Amino acid sequence: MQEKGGSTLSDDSRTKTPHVLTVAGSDSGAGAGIQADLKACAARGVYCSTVITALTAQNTIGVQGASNVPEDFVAQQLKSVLSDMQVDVVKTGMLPSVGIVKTLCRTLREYPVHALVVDPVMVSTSGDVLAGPSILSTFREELLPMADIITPNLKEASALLNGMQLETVDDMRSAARLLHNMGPKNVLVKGGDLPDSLDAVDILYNGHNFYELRSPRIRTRNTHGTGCSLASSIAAEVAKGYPMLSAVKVAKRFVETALDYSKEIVIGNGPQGPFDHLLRLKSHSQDCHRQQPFDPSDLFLYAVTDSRMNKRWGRSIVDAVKAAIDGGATIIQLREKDAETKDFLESAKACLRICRLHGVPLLINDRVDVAIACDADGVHVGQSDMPACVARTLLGPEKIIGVSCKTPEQAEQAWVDGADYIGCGGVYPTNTKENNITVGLNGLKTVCMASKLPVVAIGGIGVSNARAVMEIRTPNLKGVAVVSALFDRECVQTETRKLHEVLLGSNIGST
Ligand SMILES: Cc1ncc(COP(=O)(O)OP(=O)(O)O)c(N)n1
Ligand SMILES: Cc1nc(C(=O)O)sc1CCOP(=O)(O)O
Ligand SMILES: [Mg+2]
Repeated sequence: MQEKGGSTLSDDSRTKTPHVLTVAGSDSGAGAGIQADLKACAARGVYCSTVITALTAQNTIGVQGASNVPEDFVAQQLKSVLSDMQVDVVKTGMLPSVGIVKTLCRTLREYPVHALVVDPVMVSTSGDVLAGPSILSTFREELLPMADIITPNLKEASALLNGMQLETVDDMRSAARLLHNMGPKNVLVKGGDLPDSLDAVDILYNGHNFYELRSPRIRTRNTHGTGCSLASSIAAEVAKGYPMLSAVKVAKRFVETALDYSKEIVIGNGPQGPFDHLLRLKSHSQDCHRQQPFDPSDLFLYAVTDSRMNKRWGRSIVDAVKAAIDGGATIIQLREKDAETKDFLESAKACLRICRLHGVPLLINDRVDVAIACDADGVHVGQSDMPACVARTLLGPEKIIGVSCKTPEQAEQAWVDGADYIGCGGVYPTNTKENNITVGLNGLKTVCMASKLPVVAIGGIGVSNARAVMEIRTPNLKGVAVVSALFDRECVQTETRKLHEVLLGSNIGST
């Protein structure tokens, strides 16, 4: 029992966090080793502690230096973590000396864990030796028999098998069987280096069955740390409780997705760059595609598209958006209630390209899934749509979220939920949205005064009344959102321009 803040907590009231301990070397370039393990585990949603066996001075060109951590200090790190932190799975990487391998095996006998994943790291992707041949016999005799899975690549499998030639998938099967005889419960022989193969083929053997795991080969220079990341991801899935075959499949799929996603990122000048475990670097590295932070003045002239109106006037969504931007729209919302999801996604991607070129944010009405799929700048949700707090969790901290509010209470909730702005209406009656309650200028003013968030007014607004709306003069009111007055017209660009002039004339807000 533990005392905390005056109340008593029993141990079983705490939820167990899946925990992987990685015992590996540090890579100063952070593509492989301990750093890759930490990122892979974070991406797979498990906690990762670290015991460092060696420091390497390393980059995308190669390994410039290495310094082993003294055995007794490796032992001390192992004891610190294993005696306290409820580790589920130990994953090993670079084990640079016989003494360190023996220290690890001894400590694991003292502090048993649920599973041991051994990545028998011997040679880095750049070809530098990370663990010499003197270690092989200790691997075979002490470490492999304790392992739940070992994950050698072709070179490592060959080294463990006294230089056996491995050139075909059949050779990989034979190697897996021979390695299994050394004691690990499962063997994953990775065929990434197999010549003449369009697919990447790995062989998993559990002593009973062979599984041939094939996937299209991803052409990229950014493969540094793939082995470490795969082994850590397997460890992560096992720590969550998955059986080994599922763990390997999920881990492979994760690494392949990350490799594919990271094909174009450029880090370092060497032949082998790191990849991006968290699938975030790509969009952020491309300046022309970088999302600007939300600026409330973007709400000034808010154009909301309508699929029925576009159809009526024979316009594509893309043409409608282009015309609105040319006329001076400062933010766009795609409100395509009738569109098929597939078409909506395609149009959203095309609109996004245009919006990004002009620095105009693009939001998606209702469909958080579509916003995520096309990497839009955000969403607009109403009171009966996905709650803003859930949308925030799905979209992350940077995306823009707007919420429709008719009352101060709803405005307060939008703020609590992490929204960026609120849309308040209907200011005037509208035919665009059925059964919409009109709050009038007074309702709008009440919400604006109460809101902690910037407000855009919506509902029945056009050239003839936009000035009256802006003249309620509350600091929070940043602009007007308009559907039919722009899109149920022959020339979207002209109507947008006229509205822009009226808004500028009202002398409130600015573009
Ligand atoms: C800027 C802005 N404000 C309000 C709305 C209305 O959203 P919602 O209440 O979810 O209704 P639908 O637009 O989904 O019919 C909006 N779309 N934009
Ligand atoms: C989409 C929408 N939401 C409203 C709200 O009150 O929250 S009114 C509305 C329709 C706005 O269209 P128009 O500019 O054609 O009146
Ligand atoms: Mg909605």
